[in-house]
Amino acid sequence: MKDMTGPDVRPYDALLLVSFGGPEKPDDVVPFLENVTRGRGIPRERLEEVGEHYFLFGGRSPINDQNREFIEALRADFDAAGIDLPIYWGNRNWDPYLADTLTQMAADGITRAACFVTSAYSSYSSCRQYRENLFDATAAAAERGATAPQLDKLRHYFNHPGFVDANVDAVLAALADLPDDVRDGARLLFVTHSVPTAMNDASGDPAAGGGAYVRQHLDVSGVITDRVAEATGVRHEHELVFCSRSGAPHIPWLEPDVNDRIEELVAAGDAPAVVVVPVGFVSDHMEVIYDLDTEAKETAEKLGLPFRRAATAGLDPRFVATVRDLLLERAAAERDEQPARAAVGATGVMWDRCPVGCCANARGERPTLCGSDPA
Ligand SMILES: CC1=C(CCC(=O)O)c2cc3nc(cc4[nH]c(cc5[nH]c(cc1n2)c(C)c5CCC(=O)O)c(CCC(=O)O)c4C)C(CCC(=O)O)=C3C
Ligand SMILES: [Fe+2]
Repeated sequence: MKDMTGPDVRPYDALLLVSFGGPEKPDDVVPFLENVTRGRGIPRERLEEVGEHYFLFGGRSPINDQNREFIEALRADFDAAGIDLPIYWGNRNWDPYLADTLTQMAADGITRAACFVTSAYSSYSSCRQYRENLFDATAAAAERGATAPQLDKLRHYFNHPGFVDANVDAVLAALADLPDDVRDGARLLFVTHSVPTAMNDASGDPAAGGGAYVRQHLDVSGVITDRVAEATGVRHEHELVFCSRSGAPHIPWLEPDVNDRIEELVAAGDAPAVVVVPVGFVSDHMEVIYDLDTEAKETAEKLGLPFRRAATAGLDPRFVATVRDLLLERAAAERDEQPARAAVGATGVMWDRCPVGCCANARGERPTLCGSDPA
């Protein structure tokens, strides 16, 4: 018998970390890119270019190691809180694949798991596609004779105080690292992954008019800027910019690109320095270490513009604890209790189950889990 009773996690008997996956060696890069872009209409040249980004880093994405470290940190956080739930991990695009993980969970006797997805915002790529993946992986497990656990996706957390606090401190640290004479004038460039404008238009609840992807980023960027102002006494100019544009050139994607914006700011004499804040990413993914730390940094350096990149939430203990908070909140809600739900900014607390038609798939409807769509 344990002498410590932890918090009530019923009805869950596991946590599942759901992520993107990435290559771990040069031979993985091409098959990984094929997995990512299957049926997505990405031009060959773009794939070769992105392949080069991975090869530049030895053919190894940072994302899997970051997930391993995140799970370790989460384990320690759960243990300290007296939560003995097992933690599993499955990816959309690389080993460990979700279907294999669900098969293993079934073999371990897991019946109901809460899913934490490593994308914080609403859009097809960052929300609904994962829900399709969970459906597909459940079906694949069934084909192997395994009954996958019932899965609940924890709510979007871009506006959870744990994620926001980590980002506020990261911006403060980046500002502090700038030379004194340019610090107060530094412009905050909040950066996220570009998506097709049509994907943004379809993001979030269609009954609310879509456009949630950009709106959520603008909300959280404003909150972070306000919090930085409270701490420093300076309200920095801030805006949302994008990285990692893909797709065919004639299809519109969200703009401006971070590099183009840096060039414009320098040409207009509008900023003595920039702090690039990768608020769209939860850890230092390839987009962060290549598109920002390599490419955007080079753009700024070439123009003589002082540049700092704020840290991602990563292993910040407040971000790690966010997972525990969301898990306990959802567990209580599933027990028909009314848990306290933390959120900052104008958007408010996000839903537990995605509304009908949320973050629609432009290529046609496919079955999903964790939403209110009719089966
Ligand atoms: C909104 C969004 C997030 C969420 C933000 C988040 O989760 O943090 C995200 C995450 C990620 N995207 C990643 C990698 C890639 N994404 C690609 C392609 C695409 N991403 C898109 C959007 C997003 N992507 C889109 C609309 C495409 C076009 C194809 C399509 O419509 O599906 C391609 C193919 C090449 C290319 O087209 O550029 C790659 C290699 C990695 C792994 C990084 C690593 O290895 O560290 C991660 C976490
Ligand atoms: Fe992506």
